Amino acid sequence: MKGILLVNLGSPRSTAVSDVKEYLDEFLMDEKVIDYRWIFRALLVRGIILNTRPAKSAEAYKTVWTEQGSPLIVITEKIQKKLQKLVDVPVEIGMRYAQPSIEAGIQKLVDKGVSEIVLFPLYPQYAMSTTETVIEKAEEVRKKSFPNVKINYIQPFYNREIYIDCLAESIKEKLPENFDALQFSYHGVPERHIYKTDPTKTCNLNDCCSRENNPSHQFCYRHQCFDVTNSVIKKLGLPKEKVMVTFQSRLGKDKWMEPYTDETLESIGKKGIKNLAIVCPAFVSDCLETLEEISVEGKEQFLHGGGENFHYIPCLNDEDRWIEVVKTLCEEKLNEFYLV
Ligand SMILES: C=CC1=C(C)c2cc3[nH]c(cc4nc(cc5[nH]c(cc1n2)c(C)c5CCC(=O)O)C(CCC(=O)O)=C4C)c(C)c3C=C
Ligand SMILES: [Fe+2]
Ligand SMILES: [Fe+2]
Repeated sequence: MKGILLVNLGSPRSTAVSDVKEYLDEFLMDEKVIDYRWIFRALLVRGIILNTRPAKSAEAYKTVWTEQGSPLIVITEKIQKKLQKLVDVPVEIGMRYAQPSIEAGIQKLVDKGVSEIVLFPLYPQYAMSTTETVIEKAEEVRKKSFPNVKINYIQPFYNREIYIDCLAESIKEKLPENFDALQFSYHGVPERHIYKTDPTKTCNLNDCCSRENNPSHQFCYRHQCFDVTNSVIKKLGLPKEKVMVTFQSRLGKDKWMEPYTDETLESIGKKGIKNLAIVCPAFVSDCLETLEEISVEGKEQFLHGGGENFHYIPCLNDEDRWIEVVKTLCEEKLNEFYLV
């Protein structure tokens, strides 16, 4: 029997500082996220970051937390429930970090008699710190606890027309009547990650990301962010001059992909952009990084820098048209089991 596992990043169990600390420890000690040798990673994470960040992050989580828990998990559960109504195989969720874990999700499917799983990492673009670590973790769990289970992984879907149509339609509906610019703010990654996962070693984080058919694109997060932006604005008929791409949520002293969202928000008001619409297409579900970092902090930065109207465009969340896309992508992979 077949089943579907939807995988998202995960959130702390609660907003207690100790729970946030436990979550950040698991997250940041992942060598696909902070890719230093173990000893240096431990010195940085356990010796420095975990001394101060958990208290700060816990305060931020408190501002977005709902009665049902973390927005990211609540929304992923909503996606699961809606998808379950549309497909005739069991659907479960698993988080890369904290609970409910990928292992618990697979166990639930196995308990229902599933032996062939389509695992869907809910990230449109490939990154070592997202898609790759999900697949690595799921394979580790499968080998250790479920050696007889087969898993088929859904690949990043940034360039799938059904996804682009869905995202463009969603943005179109939510765009305000008057806006001077539409900003696409993607979660950033350290530049080093892009070089590291480029099998062709040709991407120099420059024009190569916009070149057609460059073989490095398959593993280039930067290219994939630009590609989503270009495809969406083409569908919306927006001129390039009205669009910006920036990268948010940087951590630590490494050089992350530029331009940075916060610096851009602080400066564009003075350059004449008074009415801003902003969207975050690296996330399919709203979460701390959109609801707090962009909608609250980002708005303050924009207004502080001379902006006047800030309009945040929510993620796809559990919109019906997005659930249809999830269904189509899952069904394609479910059908592949018949081919092997
Ligand atoms: C959407 C893709 C994501 C990429 C790429 C990514 C890379 C990445 N993130 C960190 C550090 C942090 N991210 C945090 C939160 C967070 N990150 C993503 C997604 C991506 N991260 C999401 C969906 C969330 C929100 C989780 C939630 O519970 O809502 C955090 C924790 C919050 C905080 O303390 O600010 C950290 C830390 C790194 C280092 C990284 C790539 C190297
Ligand atoms: Fe992150
Ligand atoms: Fe690139």
